[in-house]
Amino acid sequence: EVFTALADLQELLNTEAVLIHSLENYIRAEELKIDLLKRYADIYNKQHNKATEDVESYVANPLNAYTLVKRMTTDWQEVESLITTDVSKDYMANISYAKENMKFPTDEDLNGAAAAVIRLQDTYRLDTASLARGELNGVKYSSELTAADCFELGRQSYNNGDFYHTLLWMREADERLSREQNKTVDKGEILEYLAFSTYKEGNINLALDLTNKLLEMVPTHERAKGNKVYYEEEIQKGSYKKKGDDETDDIITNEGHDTPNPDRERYEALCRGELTLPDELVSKLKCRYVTNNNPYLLIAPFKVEQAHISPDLFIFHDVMSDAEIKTIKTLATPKFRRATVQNSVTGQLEIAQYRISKSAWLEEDEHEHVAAVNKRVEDMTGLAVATAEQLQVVNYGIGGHYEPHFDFSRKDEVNSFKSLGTGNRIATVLFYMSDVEQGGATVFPVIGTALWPKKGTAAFWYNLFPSGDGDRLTRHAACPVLAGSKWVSNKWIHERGQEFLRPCTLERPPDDLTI
Ligand SMILES: O=C(O)CCC(=O)C(=O)O
Ligand SMILES: [Fe+2]
Repeated sequence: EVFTALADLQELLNTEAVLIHSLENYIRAEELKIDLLKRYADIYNKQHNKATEDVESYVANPLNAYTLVKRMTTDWQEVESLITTDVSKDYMANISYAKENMKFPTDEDLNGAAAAVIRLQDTYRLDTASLARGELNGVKYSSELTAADCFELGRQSYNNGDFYHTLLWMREADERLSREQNKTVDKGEILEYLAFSTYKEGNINLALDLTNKLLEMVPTHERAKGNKVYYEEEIQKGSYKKKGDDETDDIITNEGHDTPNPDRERYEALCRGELTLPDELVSKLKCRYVTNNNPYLLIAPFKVEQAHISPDLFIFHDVMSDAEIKTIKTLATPKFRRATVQNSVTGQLEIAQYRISKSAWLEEDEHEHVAAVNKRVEDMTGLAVATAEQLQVVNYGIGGHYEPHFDFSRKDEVNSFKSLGTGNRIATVLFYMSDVEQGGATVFPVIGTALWPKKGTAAFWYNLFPSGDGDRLTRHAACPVLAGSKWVSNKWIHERGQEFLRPCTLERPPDDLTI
């Protein structure tokens, strides 16, 4: 699929260029054909009119007799053959070529892209009308959505059993349709979705009103007729309680589509930048130059900012150059695969809606820039990278995200690190390889911290206590990207090899901090 990474979506534009070009060629070919036929018709008309002025003397002329017969035999065959010439063949050949050899989106992509818009709408609390106007958080980006675009978002939500968003988008489609000069969708279809979703959301009276409206427009609508009878019977039975007249607004503002979940709310508030650390904690955070007793670093020490204390989160500035970023992106792009997650029960890697991005692993000896970055991780952290995983490069597409998770493997999990023989993921270094226009923060919901991507910086934290127990406060997530492209690289450092660099202790942290 292509919707999971922006790098792939860029390629779609190349495919679209081929489609547009082929379509234009096809139109030109059809136009040429019609022009030619018009010319024939013109000539026939002229000759024919001349003949009918004086039929007898016309056919009396042997040359006229000859041309009349010729017109209706060989000439006419040419007309027929022109009419039956299929100029769509070249066009179809181009399209098949594009479909086979170029990136082409599927229905699954459409579903994923629509789900991403809905996710962004929820996480960033975007209002439907503004979104349809092409505004993201007050910033106007793309051109507007048509009634048909909104209708499709509603239809996709409906297919996912999400009637709350079906209503939001069908209402928007209806609103837009009323203002459209060239109607892009059928009002009856909108009404049908609106009526049924309204019923599903529990407002049977309004569902009946909408169905009646639909029947006024299309009195023969079989499904609507059936539903009307059903709704009327249900209302008769009184199994649905009547609501007031302004129930329309009731449904829209009723956010009961999700049961309240405080963790989720904290995560989303952090993504929106609404939760920040208290001032007394921020005042304790320091910035410093770090040399880690490394003579090379005396000349160019790392600029390190502390983003949280206990667990300690550090931000290293300017630790990946533009040239390195370019190399790493170029090496990773052809290797991209949909990012997987490990099923904690089976241990299998699988794709999941909660992690949407594309990722690739880069080996140290693929390029000197990869080796340099690995070495830098060692200098930054003072830990050994010989037992670390390869560099993982990640690109997030529309609404791409990674929901709250731990980077380390928990005690109760079937874990794939066992086979590596290098122990658990003791620490994470997360390089930001792009700025992100809007959204895309890395957030730590338990400690209430958000890190905002800045090209060339890296975040570093320990996932494990010195005892080897996992630190539950390191739970973190990648918020959905609202606008822009997000690129990161992960370097996961393992326990083996750090025995003298970060000696383990027998002292255990309190139970409520571990997992
Ligand atoms: O992209 C981010 O901000 C975080 C990514 C992450 O947590 C991961 O890949 O494990
Ligand atoms: Fe992570």
